[in-house]
Amino acid sequence: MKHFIRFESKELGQELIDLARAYKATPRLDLAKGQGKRVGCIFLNPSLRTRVSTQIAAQNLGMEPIVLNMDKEGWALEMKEGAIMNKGTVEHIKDAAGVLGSYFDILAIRAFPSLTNRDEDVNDFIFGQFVKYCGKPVVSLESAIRHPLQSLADQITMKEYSDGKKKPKVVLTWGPHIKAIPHAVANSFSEWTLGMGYDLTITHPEGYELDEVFTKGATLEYNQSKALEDADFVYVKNWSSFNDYGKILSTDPSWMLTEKHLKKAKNAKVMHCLPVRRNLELSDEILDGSRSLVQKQAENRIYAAQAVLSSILG
Ligand SMILES: NCCC[C@H](NC(=O)CCC(=O)O)C(=O)O
Ligand SMILES: NC(=O)OP(=O)(O)O
Repeated sequence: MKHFIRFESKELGQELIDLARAYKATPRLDLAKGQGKRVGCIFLNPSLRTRVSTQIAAQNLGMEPIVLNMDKEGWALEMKEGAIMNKGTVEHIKDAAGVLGSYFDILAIRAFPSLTNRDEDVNDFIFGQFVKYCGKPVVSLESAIRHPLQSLADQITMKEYSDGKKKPKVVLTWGPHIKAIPHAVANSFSEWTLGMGYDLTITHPEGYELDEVFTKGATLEYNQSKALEDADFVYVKNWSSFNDYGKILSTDPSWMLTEKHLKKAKNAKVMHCLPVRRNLELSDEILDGSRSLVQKQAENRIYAAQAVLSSILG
């Protein structure tokens, strides 16, 4: 595996899930593998889980992780080709990414979308500039349109809680939020869940249709209570409108998942990538109850990252 940016195939997905589960059973199984290797974790946006779990994953492989909070500690980056840099930006991505590439064996990067320029976001422009100019294997720590490490951790979690059921029903439901939120987690969850062969139903208010690139093959059901019937896994996530790009079209509180919503899904487990805004996106009663898998998902972020770094090391 060269880069880890998107879902590639069911075979590779399964390999990564199996390897992650082996590392979960024996975290230091491959402690010698990364000796003498460095991974640079470059953040253009905030993070708790991704920042810490990726460092632990690297250390479990004997690698040295170095974190750079580029948004706070680095020079302001210019992304555009041919820019005359006479305003706020100090360093061009070409120069910064080239330097970082020379310092590290693997680069891991987080770059959220602007949610104002749909073309740039859809083409993952900022993330792509890093890949183009760093010359090293790149791991996505969440780009404008995908969050594959989260999705891999989610797949591991669903596998652990599938109870040997051949085809669990998986539902991705939109939840309310006060801010315009990226599509990356929802896109990737859909891409990976469909790619790994699950049945996926997506439910959201009208106007919140995701980019079809990620959802082809899913069932779209605008009626949330219908969508939730007999669900085995319910993934809760807010995202802003894709068609009316970056807009908040609804904050309807009736979409926030409570026990009442799951009356016809008595075995449903509930997932969220975190951070979660309690009692806005998802209720305390669900998050603190026995259905919640959110802490398990977060724990599995370590082993997802470890499997990915290990596969890139070869
Ligand atoms: N990395 C996981 C989620 C990151 C991001 N959440 C946020 O921006 C939350 C911000 C807030 O709640 O103010 C998202 O949903 O894509
Ligand atoms: N789920 C997730 O990526 O969390 P952080 O944004 O805290 O890294």
